[in-house]
Amino acid sequence: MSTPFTVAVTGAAGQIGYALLYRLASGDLLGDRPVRLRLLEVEPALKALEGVVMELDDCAFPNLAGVEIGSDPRRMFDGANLAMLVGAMPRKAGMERSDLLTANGAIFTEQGRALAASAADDVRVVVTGNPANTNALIAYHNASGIPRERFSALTRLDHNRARALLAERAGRPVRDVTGMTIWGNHSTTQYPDVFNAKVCGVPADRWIADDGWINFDFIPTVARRGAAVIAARGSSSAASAANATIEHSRDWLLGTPEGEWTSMAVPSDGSYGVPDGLVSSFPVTCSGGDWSIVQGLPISAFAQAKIDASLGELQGERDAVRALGLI
Ligand SMILES: NC(=O)c1ccc[n+]([C@@H]2O[C@H](COP(=O)([O-])OP(=O)(O)OC[C@H]3O[C@@H](n4cnc5c(N)ncnc54)[C@H](O)[C@@H]3O)[C@@H](O)[C@H]2O)c1
Ligand SMILES: O=C(O)C[C@H](O)C(=O)O
Repeated sequence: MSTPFTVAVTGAAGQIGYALLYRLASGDLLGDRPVRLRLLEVEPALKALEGVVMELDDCAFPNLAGVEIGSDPRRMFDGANLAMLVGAMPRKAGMERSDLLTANGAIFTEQGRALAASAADDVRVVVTGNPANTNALIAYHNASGIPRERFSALTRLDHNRARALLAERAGRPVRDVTGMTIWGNHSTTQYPDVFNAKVCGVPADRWIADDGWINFDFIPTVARRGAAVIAARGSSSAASAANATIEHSRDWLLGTPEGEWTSMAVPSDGSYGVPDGLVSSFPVTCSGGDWSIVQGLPISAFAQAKIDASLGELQGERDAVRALGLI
């Protein structure tokens, strides 16, 4: 039997946690490889988390190698091979994700330090809690000793939303939509890129043949989908966010499918002129547990203007957390 893989999940008693843990335990991340869960919550939520663990027990998952819960990040990150940083306040109707910077930023300084102190040498970190890109920036700045390439933020949900919407418009199954990219921030300024995507191998803009729909319908619908879910459900997306967190992690650990890329927000190495270190979404392929940015995609003046707006927002968030002393 292979060694258990240790996954730390923060905010485990929250909405996303409830949609995530059972899938981690049932093998959606690593198939038959045993998984050990370490679940971090704030003290007042530990009672509810005990109930979640009772339900995990009651599923009798054959590959669940153990569950621990606690409110001390150093203990919960001890030996973690993967940390899913979900725990943070979600936004309510009328808020932008960046409104959460002050409320949530402090969580990620503490957790970055704790990861550096106790996680496994091969730890990989995905930040789902909003504002995800800048929280990842804070975490890596505070995790001295862990290479910054091990930190990422979730834009897979936006990527999946964009694929699904394009597939619907094209009248084809989602599997026929390839080469989607989300550029920039997980926010309303993100740029979902149809012009480098394909439908059934044909450039998607040619297949759709309706630039008005792409510019005035597709792009804003993807960028504002989070708010639409909040307006409809009364709380932010949970099942789709959990699904995206798993898919992001699985591709990172096991590799992206041959010939395809995904979207991940990662610390920029300067590719496409994105300022070094900014956690921005790019097209990436993964192999052997490492990501690399797909190079050489054509970016039109229209696309560049959209990407620049999102980078401007990310730089503003970075300056704000710098002023708060978080990085
Ligand atoms: N990146 C994305 O695509 C995406 C998608 C959906 C939601 N989100 C974000 O994910 C976060 C969680 O959403 P949710 O719906 O599960 O929220 P939730 O309020 O249901 O759960 C959050 C949980 O985090 C816990 N928490 C707070 N501070 C903590 C800390 N310091 N350590 C550990 N746990 C802590 C809370 O006690 C709570 O149980 C929010 O910030 C939300 O905006 C991101
Ligand atoms: O929009 C939100 O605040 C939640 C999440 O980031 C989402 O995209 O659904």
